[in-house]
Amino acid sequence: MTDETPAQTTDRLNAYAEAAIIEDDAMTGARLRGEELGARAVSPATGALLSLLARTANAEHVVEIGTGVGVSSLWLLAGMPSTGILTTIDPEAEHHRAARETFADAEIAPGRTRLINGAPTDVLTRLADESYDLVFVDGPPLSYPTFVAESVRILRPGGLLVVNNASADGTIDDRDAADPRTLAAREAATIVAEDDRFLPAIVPVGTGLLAAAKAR
Ligand SMILES: C[S@@+](CC[C@H](N)C(=O)[O-])C[C@H]1O[C@@H](n2cnc3c(N)ncnc32)[C@H](O)[C@@H]1O
Repeated sequence: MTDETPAQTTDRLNAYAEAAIIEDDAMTGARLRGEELGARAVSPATGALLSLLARTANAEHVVEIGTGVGVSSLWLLAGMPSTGILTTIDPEAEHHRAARETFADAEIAPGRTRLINGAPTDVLTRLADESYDLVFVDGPPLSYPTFVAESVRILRPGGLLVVNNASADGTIDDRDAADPRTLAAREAATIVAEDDRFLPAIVPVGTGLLAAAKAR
């Protein structure tokens, strides 16, 4: 171990952070459904961090963009107060059917989730300004600039923006990468970085989590 390079140490500790999280049967079952449907779920360590952030922010009103089959939803709900409501948006009806199964397996009370099946770009414009405590973005990176701009609008002062896969699968810092997904991920990060109301940080968990707190 003493011969490790810093990069090897980082990889080893990242693997430890993921392996240290034990998921319950409902999460494990949801992960399998996600793999079958091609909806990649957040990594276990990312999920645990989502719970921590939701609890720290005492997030009662949460929006999730990209439900998938509901793995990240379960992690968010675990950190929210029992009175909290998760509004989760996905354009794929099949994913929402699977997410309902996930929530039933986890015995989530029906009133705690509001599933909106539709294009997030349309749905988000109907959500009220400055009304949500936490917004979690986990859809296709190409749409991140729109999702982040809308999230900034609907977050209440003091609210928290969290963007999964902020590295666009690891290409964001590659100077030669200029494909549309990478450019979109950079644009989304710039929207947050250039907004004086936000205090951002990039957390190296999973494929990178961008977290930013809005000023009170
Ligand atoms: C990576 S998966 C979400 C995984 C989920 N957050 C989890 O951890 O369990 C991305 C989701 O975004 C949805 N999606 C696809 N196209 C979209 C679009 N244009 N806008 C928003 N979401 C989209 C997909 O249907 C898919 O369920």
